[in-house]
Amino acid sequence: MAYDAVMLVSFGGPERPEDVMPFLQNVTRGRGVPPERLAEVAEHYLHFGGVSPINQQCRELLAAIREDFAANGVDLPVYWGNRNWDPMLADTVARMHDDGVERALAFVTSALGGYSSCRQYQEDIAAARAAVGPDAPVVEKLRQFWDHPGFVEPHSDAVRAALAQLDPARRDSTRIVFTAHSVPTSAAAAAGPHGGRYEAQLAETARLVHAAAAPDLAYDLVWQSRSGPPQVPWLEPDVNDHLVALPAQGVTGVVVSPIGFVSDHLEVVWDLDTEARATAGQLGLDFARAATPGTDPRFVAMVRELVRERTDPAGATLRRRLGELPMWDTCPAVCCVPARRPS
Ligand SMILES: CC1=C(CCC(=O)O)c2cc3nc(cc4[nH]c(cc5[nH]c(cc1n2)c(C)c5CCC(=O)O)c(CCC(=O)O)c4C)C(CCC(=O)O)=C3C
Ligand SMILES: [Fe+2]
Repeated sequence: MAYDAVMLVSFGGPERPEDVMPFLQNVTRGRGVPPERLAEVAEHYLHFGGVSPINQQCRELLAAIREDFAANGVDLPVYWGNRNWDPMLADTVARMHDDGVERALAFVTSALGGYSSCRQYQEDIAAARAAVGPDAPVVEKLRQFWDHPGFVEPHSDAVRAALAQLDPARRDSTRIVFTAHSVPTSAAAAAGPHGGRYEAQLAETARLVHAAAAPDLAYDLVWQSRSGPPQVPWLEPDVNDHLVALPAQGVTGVVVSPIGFVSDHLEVVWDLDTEARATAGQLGLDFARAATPGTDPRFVAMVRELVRERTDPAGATLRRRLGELPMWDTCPAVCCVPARRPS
């Protein structure tokens, strides 16, 4: 199949205080998130001057992808569009149409399956195409990459580097705590063609990163950044509740590794570097937060590899992956949508 462009697709975030509320309204429209939660999250953004780090991280990733493509003979323009804030997907798809793009591949800044990580991106791409009209470019999402070495290796190195910040004399009582964004249990159950895929993929990433970084230590996979109304069940335990339980198990320190994310965006710098670090401090636990891939050259090269899988005639044989879970290029027409949307 011939493609004439690549599109970086991300979540988006505000970059000035007056954009915080309109951004949060975009994110939560029709999602039943209580106003108290929105006000609380607005404070997190305002704590950083109303600037989410995520757009700058996307600009840096975009520049790195373009450089990598140029250095490796991939002659495709790279566009950037967000689900929730400027540059919005619909504007980007309109620009691609004006530039004569007919068929593009989308790299989404989430490694995983599930509604919020995969399906919602596809729905928003479809809505952007519908807004542009019948001759909008076709946009196909690249595959999920939870077990790709270009994702796993930067996370593993980061866990090793974080461990090296802690006292080596207390290594044996250090716990590796992997985190990912919590989602409603209904969304987790519906993730992937046969369900449960969000948690299963994260369990696989955790296993692979742990085996490469610190196989001698114990590890856990827990959740962060819970949203939604309190009566709707979400994946638990929350990372802070989990930390509280660790001293009784003889744990003296933690390396927290956000394997559910690709960059150090607000939910990493607030929920982990601010909140979880404070929780650990109160408990007397040593704390180090492992970095995310960001613009690690291996992660950037992975984007090119995923594109080549789709553009090279021998594409399917080029797939690099470390895990064993089933994997596919194109999601079934409908998966990941909970039977009843959380409200
Ligand atoms: C699985 C998942 C990922 C990982 C996949 C991916 O990366 O896409 C993710 C990423 C992110 N989530 C982000 C921000 C927010 N998420 C919210 C709310 C929600 N997230 C959810 C899930 C996820 N979210 C869900 C089920 C909700 C409830 C509302 C709904 O059902 O949709 C809200 C509303 C306020 C609140 O937190 O309650 C905000 C502001 C940012 C940007 C941070 C920045 O600005 O740097 C990023 C990267
Ligand atoms: Fe979120």
